[in-house]
Amino acid sequence: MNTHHRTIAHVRAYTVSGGGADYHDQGADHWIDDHIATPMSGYPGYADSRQSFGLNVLGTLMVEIEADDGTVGFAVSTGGELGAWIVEKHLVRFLEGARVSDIERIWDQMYRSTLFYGRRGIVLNTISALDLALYDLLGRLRQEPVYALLGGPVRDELTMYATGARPDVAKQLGFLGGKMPLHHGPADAEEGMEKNIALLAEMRERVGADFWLMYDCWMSLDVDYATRLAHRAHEYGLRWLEEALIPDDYWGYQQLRRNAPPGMLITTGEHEATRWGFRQLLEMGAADIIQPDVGWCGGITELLKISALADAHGAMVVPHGSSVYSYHFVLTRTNSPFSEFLMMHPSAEEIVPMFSPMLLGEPVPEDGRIRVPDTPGFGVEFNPEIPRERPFPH
Ligand SMILES: C[C@H](O)[C@H](O)CC(=O)C(=O)O
Ligand SMILES: [Mg+2]
Repeated sequence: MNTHHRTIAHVRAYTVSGGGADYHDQGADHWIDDHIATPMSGYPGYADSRQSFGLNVLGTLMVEIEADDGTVGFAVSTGGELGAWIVEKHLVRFLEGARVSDIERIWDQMYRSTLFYGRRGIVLNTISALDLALYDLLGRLRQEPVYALLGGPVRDELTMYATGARPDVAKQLGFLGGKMPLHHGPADAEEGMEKNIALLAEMRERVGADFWLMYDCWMSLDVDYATRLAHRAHEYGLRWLEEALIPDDYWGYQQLRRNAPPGMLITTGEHEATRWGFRQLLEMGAADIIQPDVGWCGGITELLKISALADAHGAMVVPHGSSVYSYHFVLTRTNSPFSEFLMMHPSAEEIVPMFSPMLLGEPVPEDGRIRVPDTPGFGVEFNPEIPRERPFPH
């Protein structure tokens, strides 16, 4: 039978805990939870660890979509039990019985039917996971990698920058640049500002003049602090200042971009969703690079629209993390010239696949570059040794 006529027989949603798509659910000594500046840093008791205010409460959502010939596509995102509930109690009705290739209609029905409680956050994470699983399934049915379904590659390999505590190690590993978490925000006053600058100065000293250095502020600053940080950091060649403000403050981002020193890029968007959220950022001229997470912004179906909008506004799209789900997309877009690799090694000194140990077959950078294999779908398998639960079977 032509794959065009294959229908969806079953949808199943599972929870998986410990790392994986909820990459903040890591042990105590991991760099990713080491006194990082956040929007909660001003509250005593919540400044030292993001887990202290519940960043890891959701856990991983894994969805499987099975076609009527038994072929199974799957994907993971952040969403855990709440996401599984949304899939099995609500969204499954738009998938089971539908044609696998009716991806646009399925997306639109999932989005419109959840508007009364959705629009972004966990509902969009869940829609994203289902959309990614559909692309994975379609690729497996057609025996093509997802990048081929998206129009084919515009480059042979991906050039990667690394996010982690050790940009100096990232340089030795061949990455294009290193993005560090910011450790101090307004709550740590001028002393914190000096520490932020001192760390940047130390890393500049270690990596030399040409290597890109960036700061990820994870929504922790205000316009005044971010502007002062940008100007102080300019002296040390900071390439971009990321997610300085809370995602709802479009006006603040617009102001910050105007305030930024020449040549320093303002980036944001990992906590933004849908074409409408990104339209707001783009029309307001609020960012040089937008950073949608394909597992959170609405999946590949929505990222295609977000990317086209960004292209028309002259903005680059450098998706946030998400491993293979981003790689297949980035490979096909001229306005996504490089990609992020999140260093999941506890001290960011070695390369560990981003969704390890949950996914098998994840490509990793070699000398700072990734060749995306042409295995069907997203080219990864769920590790059968990782326990998972199906909390709401329908
Ligand atoms: C390092 C950041 O605080 C965050 O954990 C990851 C992120 O925002 C990014 O990779 O970008
Ligand atoms: Mg970030």
